[in-house]
Amino acid sequence: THHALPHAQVIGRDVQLLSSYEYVIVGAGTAGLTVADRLSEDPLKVLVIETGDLDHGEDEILIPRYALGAPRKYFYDIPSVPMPGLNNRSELLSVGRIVGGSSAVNGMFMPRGAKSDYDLWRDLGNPGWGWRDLLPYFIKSETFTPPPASLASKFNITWDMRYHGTKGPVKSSYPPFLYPAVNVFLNAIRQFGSHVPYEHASGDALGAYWAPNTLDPVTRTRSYARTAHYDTIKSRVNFHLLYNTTVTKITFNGKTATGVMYASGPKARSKSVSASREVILAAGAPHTPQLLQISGVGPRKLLESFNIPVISDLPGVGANFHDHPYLFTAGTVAHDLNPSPSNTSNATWMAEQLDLYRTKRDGVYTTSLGNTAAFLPLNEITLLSTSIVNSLKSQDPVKAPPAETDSTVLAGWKAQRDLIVKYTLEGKIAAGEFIGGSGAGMGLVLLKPLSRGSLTIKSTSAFDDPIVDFGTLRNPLDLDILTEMIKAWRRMLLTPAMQSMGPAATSPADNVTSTADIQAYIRANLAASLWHPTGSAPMLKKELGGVVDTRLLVYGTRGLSIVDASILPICPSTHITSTVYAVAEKVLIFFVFRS
Ligand SMILES: Cc1cc2nc3c(=O)[nH]c(=O)nc-3n(C[C@H](O)[C@H](O)[C@H](O)COP(=O)(O)OP(=O)(O)OC[C@H]3O[C@@H](n4cnc5c(N)ncnc54)[C@H](O)[C@@H]3O)c2cc1C
Repeated sequence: THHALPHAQVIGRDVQLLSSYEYVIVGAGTAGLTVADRLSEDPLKVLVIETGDLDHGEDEILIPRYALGAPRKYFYDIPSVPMPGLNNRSELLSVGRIVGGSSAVNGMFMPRGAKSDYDLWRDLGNPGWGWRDLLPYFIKSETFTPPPASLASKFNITWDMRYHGTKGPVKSSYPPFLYPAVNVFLNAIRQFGSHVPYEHASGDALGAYWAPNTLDPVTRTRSYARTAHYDTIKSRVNFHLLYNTTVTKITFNGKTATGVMYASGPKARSKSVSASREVILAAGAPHTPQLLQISGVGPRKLLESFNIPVISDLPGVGANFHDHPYLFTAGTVAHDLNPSPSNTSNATWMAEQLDLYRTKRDGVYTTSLGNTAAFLPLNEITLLSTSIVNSLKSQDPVKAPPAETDSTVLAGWKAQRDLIVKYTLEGKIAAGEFIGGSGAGMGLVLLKPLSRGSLTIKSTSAFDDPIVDFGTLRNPLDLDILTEMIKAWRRMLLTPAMQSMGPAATSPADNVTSTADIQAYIRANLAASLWHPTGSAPMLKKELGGVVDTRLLVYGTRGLSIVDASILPICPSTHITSTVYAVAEKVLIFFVFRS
């Protein structure tokens, strides 16, 4: 029997569940908890089901220095298929599997994309999804705390409060510590010919800057979906969270989603709970398409091969999947600054720093990974920009997605490509990111990859991993752009600012010079994922391979929507947490209208 709870709660046992809720949300991740929080502000009954556990306040979750070091039980780690573009290497797709989702385990870097990243979505046929439309929700999502004057002047940090929130749930701030090499890097980028924007969060996000972290400015611990959108609301009587429980299927009556099936493990009996208004998928870019496919929403041929009754034939489910590939270059410096990353191998210094963190919330432990990066358009990276764009324009579009891709998905790719060409020629989107500020080595990120991969089920069980194909370097132009990025990195090392440190490249070393050798180096060393899986259930017109419309409703169904990174049709040229929060804040208005 089902009882209403005396007051709302984390539900450890499903016997306490109601039999029906207005909204059932799949996944207590970055977007899922944001939507749950906003929907349950009204006295609507909201249930969130999350396959992962609640964290126990581990240092690896909360202390910035340990970012990315959370116990593996809090991750999905899914090996991809071997990829020809990477010498048949298999790469891991890692995402959070925990209350808070990827926001609980990520690198805490919190930049926004450029105006053009979002205008591109709008121009793809998504009115209401340009930069101007999203800006209020970036603002709504955060409480931004500017750095103290001493830090701001030391690192030339500038900001404009018109573009920041002061009342939002997610805390964004600057750690009090960064290596002095950050200034060297920012100067090098200026000398390289790129600008340093006054406020990147205004949409002027091309160039180099130190962006804020998802960081509580007082406790100097991680601010994530759990602290922002769960701990603060768990006493609401109308909000329930069932964790350590996996949604196994969406249930339908005809084309109308009626609820979900869930189970505590692969061998446990599945149970059902119903949603009177809507089932909201927020399982993240790898798992939202998996659940759709298992439930009969996806490419007909695939579904029929598993004898899954087709609810809605949508070729775009699992197609258009992409991520940001990246490569770390390495080098040495003759004149190191103090402190520098080399200090971290000094046990005495690190012990002092940990003490400093524990007692004063200061020092190297307040900082996660690199927080300073240059986001550069192609024409600032290479003189070959126009010729690369011309090759893209004239290229057979079949080069980007996997073989046998549906014609609607191909049409969608062509529409994306035409806009990438247009915005690249206008110098408005960043093609490559250079994460710097610690010495000669930099992280090189391909921000607008032209290759596409896929996510498909290998069984009808939600407990089996989907088949992951990143499709990395399927399009040879991606390799050309990365090659130019390596050359650009070498030129950055030649700027007077960088020269003052006496840098020497070690990986790739300076004797790797021919295009063939550089490309062999890239194929052997490129990582397929900067943990930004995107686009696997895109917001696009149906004839462009879309899965959701501009109100995030799934085509060919009723009462089913998606709110997570899978709907982003093209990954913004940045790290995407702030965007996922903004999208989740924005959709609330649609729920209000359709209820
Ligand atoms: C290691 C790592 C580092 C990153 N670093 C940064 C960074 O520094 N800066 C940045 O901006 N971005 C970063 N990102 C990216 C960013 O964190 C994600 O893009 C974003 O959090 C995704 O949000 P989401 O809501 O789409 O999915 P998630 O937050 O991943 O949430 C999905 C949730 O659904 C749950 N789920 C999945 N399947 C089921 C099911 N069947 N039943 C129930 N629950 C299910 C998952 O367990 C998960 O909790 C990083 C990501 C990772 C993984």
